Amino acid sequence: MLQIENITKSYHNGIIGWKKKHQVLHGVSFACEAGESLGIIGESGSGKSTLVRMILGIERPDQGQIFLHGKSVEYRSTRRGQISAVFQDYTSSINPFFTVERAIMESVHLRTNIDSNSIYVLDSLLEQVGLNASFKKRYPHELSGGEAQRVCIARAIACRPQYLILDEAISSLDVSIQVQVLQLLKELKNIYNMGYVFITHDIQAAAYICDRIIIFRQGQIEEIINTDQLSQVQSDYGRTLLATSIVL
Ligand SMILES: Nc1ncnc2c1ncn2[C@@H]1O[C@H](COP(=O)(O)OP(=O)(O)OP(=O)(O)O)[C@@H](O)[C@H]1O
Repeated sequence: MLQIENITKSYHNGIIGWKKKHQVLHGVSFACEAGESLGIIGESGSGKSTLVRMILGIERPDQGQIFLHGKSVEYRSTRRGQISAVFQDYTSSINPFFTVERAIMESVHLRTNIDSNSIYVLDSLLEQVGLNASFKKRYPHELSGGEAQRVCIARAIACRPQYLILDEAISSLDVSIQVQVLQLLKELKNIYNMGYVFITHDIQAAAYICDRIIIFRQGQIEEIINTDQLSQVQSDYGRTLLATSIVL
């Protein structure tokens, strides 16, 4: 289980002597069960990506703790190969000097229980994300946006993580490609039974892929709702999102 316990985070912005404290996260707590798909939906600047950075151990919270199976994610050994991420900006997510093969195999090597020499591992990963073996030798600039994001997904799942953090992972894609990638994520989840933390502005995408949805506002959880009860959402922001999506 991934447990987020009472996380607070502030940044100090401005020039030396005039630094102003900006509290971004205000005591955030929730849990994502193994194999669960949990959406976090909130307006821009509400602190979603900040929360992601804490889960990935890129930044430390000021207060609170994050645990994976009872061990703090502060330690690299807790996170290594267990928590992977896919970000919005697929163009900068892959090293431009790496071929697709090298980018994916780097992640495969994070887990020693996978036969890392096997070409089969790479080919089957590419196949699972809808790319054929000819993509192995390509560089990132030789990929379309949708193909690059598929490579990012292949790389993220290559180490067989227990949790996949998807931070606006479909937002930069063309709408038709968004649908394909969402379908792919759903299929992969069924194959590997990974837990997903799916960060988005898109309530329809969250409803498609998530079991529960957190409505996040100004660094706090407003509401946590089961997706099958989404029509009964109580928070103003949740109701606005829902109303907009129905109009669309
Ligand atoms: N390293 C940083 N230093 C200072 N302020 C920061 C830093 N990172 C984020 N912030 C501020 O924290 C707030 C939350 O940012 P964050 O990126 O977490 O929001 P978000 O909900 O992910 O937004 P979006 O949906 O637009 O990506 C913003 O006001 C942002 O300016």
